[in-house]
Amino acid sequence: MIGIDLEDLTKEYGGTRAVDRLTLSVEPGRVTGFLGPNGAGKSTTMRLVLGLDRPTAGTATVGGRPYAALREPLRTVGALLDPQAAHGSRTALDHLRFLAVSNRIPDRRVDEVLRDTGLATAARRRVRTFSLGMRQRLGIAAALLGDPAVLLLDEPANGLDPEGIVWIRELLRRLAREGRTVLVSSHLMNETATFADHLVVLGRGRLLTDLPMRDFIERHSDARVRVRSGDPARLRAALLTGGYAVTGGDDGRLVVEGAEAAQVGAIAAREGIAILELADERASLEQAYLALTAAETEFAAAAPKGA
Ligand SMILES: Nc1ncnc2c1ncn2[C@@H]1O[C@H](COP(=O)(O)OP(=O)(O)OP(=O)(O)O)[C@@H](O)[C@H]1O
Repeated sequence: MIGIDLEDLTKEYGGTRAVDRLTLSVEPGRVTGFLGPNGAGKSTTMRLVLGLDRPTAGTATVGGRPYAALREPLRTVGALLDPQAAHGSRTALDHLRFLAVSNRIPDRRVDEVLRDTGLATAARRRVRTFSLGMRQRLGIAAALLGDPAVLLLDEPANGLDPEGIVWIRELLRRLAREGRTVLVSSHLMNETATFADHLVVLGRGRLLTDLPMRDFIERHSDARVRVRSGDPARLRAALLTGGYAVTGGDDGRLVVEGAEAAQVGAIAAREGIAILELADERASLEQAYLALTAAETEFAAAAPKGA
């Protein structure tokens, strides 16, 4: 099993610190979502892992070695950085065959990845005729070509249609189940929550969060229930007795903090109180993520005057 390790990784461009003393392990067997606002340093980190840029300080290693020291890099690490990377005048098939031959990858892998990415019927079309979503699929096909243990995918869902988004979600989950290390950058917290087991958030090159997705969701989306009943005063009393914090009530509607709808429903049933409305409510994950990164956003729109 091969993971990615960053130690004090730092990259400066002129006076800008794109990546700032980043220490992090990306583990095999799970999908790690890599989030952060524009300019947070996600792409730079991926480029440093791939040896496309030199760190100013610190190290980035794959399975304990720098990328440049890997014997057969494409068989160890697959990457999607730029969906426009394929030459427009080539067909998808030629593009992948060229990559396979130059990396001593068996030709049968070309057919396999074309099939896996849903491009088999478009294989003989020139890449310049491809939509952005098809180019993404081709970039993913190229990343998968060497059957690598490690995958770095920079916004792979960009440009995909809803069916494509479901497909990529399932692909990422499968790759992790197979024991691979999967690092996927995105701007969207809600989307990332649908496929990532683990979450890393950067802000201005620094590590803001590194924890299991489940923990982030639990920490940031407090459960609460909205309930309307035939006897709000009695329901409120029963909920308070049950140890719940209850707010609202003037119009008969109550908000119960830290509860699930089933728990509130059970208390009402026990008391014989008629329930007119009952719904789980969760603070939006996207809001929690935006709050986390608000202070770290390089390109935030200025607040309008008087706001
Ligand atoms: N080649 C470069 N020369 C100068 N500055 C650079 C270069 N590459 C990146 N930067 C700067 O480094 C910072 C991090 O950029 P990076 O592209 O890594 O962020 P990102 O998180 O991938 O952003 P996005 O979400 O917009 O893709 C930014 O301030 C960017 O302007």
